[in-house]
Amino acid sequence: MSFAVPEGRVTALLGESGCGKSMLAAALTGSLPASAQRTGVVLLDGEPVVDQREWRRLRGKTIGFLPQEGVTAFDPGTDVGSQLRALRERHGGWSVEKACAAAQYPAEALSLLPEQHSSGQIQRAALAAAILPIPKLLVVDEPTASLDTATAYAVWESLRTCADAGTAVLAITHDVPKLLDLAIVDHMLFLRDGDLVAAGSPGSLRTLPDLYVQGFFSPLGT
Ligand SMILES: Nc1ncnc2c1ncn2[C@@H]1O[C@H](COP(=O)(O)OP(=O)(O)OP(=O)(O)O)[C@@H](O)[C@H]1O
Repeated sequence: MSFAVPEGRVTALLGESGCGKSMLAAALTGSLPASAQRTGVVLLDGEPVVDQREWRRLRGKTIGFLPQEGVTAFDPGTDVGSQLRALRERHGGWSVEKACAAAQYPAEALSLLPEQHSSGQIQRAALAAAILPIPKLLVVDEPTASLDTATAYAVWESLRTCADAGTAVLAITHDVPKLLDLAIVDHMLFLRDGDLVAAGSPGSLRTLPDLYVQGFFSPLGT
């Protein structure tokens, strides 16, 4: 497949469970499993990313990544607050307080170890870590999966704010109704069995006569 994630835009990546969304996120952030066979190339600002050393340099400051399991973004032995402060010292960007507020992460949890968080809390902590350095590319894997409705809406608004400030946002999600409610998304990519089967604006895809794509717009068959 071939596609672009433009700066200043929110691109949503959708597809049925197991179709390869998280693998694609891993490919775009240089974090594929060691056993993966790789073909193709990722271009960042038109330049190919060549090796693991470069991926390590890019991750954090240039490429922010919210993994599907937020807890994997943290060192298990150190409280989240210390880890966010270390990120701020290393990369600059937003203050810890601003990143936490944007991610809807409660400041009173900062002193807790990663494992002492609920799944929704650690997901928001990992989002704070991903957006704090103000990356050029932000890849978020199901950022609202464990969140209540109001918090999920606020997180989508924050991702839109990141894009409006210039970040290229790629959001893996099943949360189509909220995206459409808020008009958050500029572009949508639909994946099926590892292939890109449809791409376009929400308006153009909403009326596409394709049962697979329509299933995401009307999950209850309405
Ligand atoms: N570490 C791994 N080694 C080998 N295969 C893997 C590994 N992780 C995932 N896969 C396989 O890659 C395929 C795509 O998985 P992926 O996690 O990208 O799906 P997904 O679209 O993100 O699904 P979901 O919506 O359920 O999170 C699946 O068939 C899965 O079994």
